[in-house]
Amino acid sequence: MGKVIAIANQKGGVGKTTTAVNLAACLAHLGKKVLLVDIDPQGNATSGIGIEKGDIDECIYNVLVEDMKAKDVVRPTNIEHLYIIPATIQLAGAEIELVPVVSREILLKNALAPLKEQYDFILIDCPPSLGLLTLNALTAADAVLIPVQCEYYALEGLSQLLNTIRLVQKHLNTNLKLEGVVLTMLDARTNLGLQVIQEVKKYFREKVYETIIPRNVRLSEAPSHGKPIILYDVRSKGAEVYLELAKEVLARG
Ligand SMILES: Nc1ncnc2c1ncn2[C@@H]1O[C@H](COP(=O)(O)OP(=O)(O)OP(=O)(O)O)[C@@H](O)[C@H]1O
Ligand SMILES: [Mg+2]
Repeated sequence: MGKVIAIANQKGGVGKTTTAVNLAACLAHLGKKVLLVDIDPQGNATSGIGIEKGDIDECIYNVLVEDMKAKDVVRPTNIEHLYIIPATIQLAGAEIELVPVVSREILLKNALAPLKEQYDFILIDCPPSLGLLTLNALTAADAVLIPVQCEYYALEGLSQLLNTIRLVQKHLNTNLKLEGVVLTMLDARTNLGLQVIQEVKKYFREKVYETIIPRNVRLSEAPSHGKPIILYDVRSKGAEVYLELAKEVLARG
């Protein structure tokens, strides 16, 4: 039975998509069968994995809003063992269109249920909000992985996220666990980054991964080439750290 991990933080630009794409690719590289699910209308995970917008007929929108089977929307990627359910801007309408739908928080869970046993991991890249799409991800997930950017306001907004997680645990998904917290975009030249690491570790303790993702230009270039870092530049620091993170995720089981 595959493990479903939602990669979530309502704060924008903290490294959710970079982590989703590269962790998925690294887990696949390590021999796991992985499905990446893009539920962000921005579609950054979709384009980051090399799928052109014009190439997409059906996406996660058709699954959530039109009841299409998830397996019919799954596509292969340039990485062996890695598959994706893409998202397009059409998904932006879903938050509103689903308002009158009964059980609208469990649509993704139901859609992914038949796929769970076909994959070792299903990673969900969430949008930067705590709206219905993120709720669907948290309800579908076994665990949530939170990227936290190493910057001054790192912890700000996290209590809101943790509160939402608690509400989901209470009402929608009693099994939801905190998978881990990954610190991203560390600039090792500043003391600030190191202070933030201490602060986040004090709060989340052993939940914080040993692997810390530094700022790395190659990581920021890779999406414009439609490639995860291990395809774009396997010798970069970015590739090294995301492989380490994947091994830690595997070790945590
Ligand atoms: N470790 C890193 N080093 C350098 N650039 C990075 C790194 N991680 C992410 N970036 C860049 O920072 C920007 C934001 O990252 P990303 O898109 O992963 O964040 P996000 O949380 O998914 O954003 P959003 O909330 O908009 O979905 C992107 O341009 C990305 O390429
Ligand atoms: Mg994103």
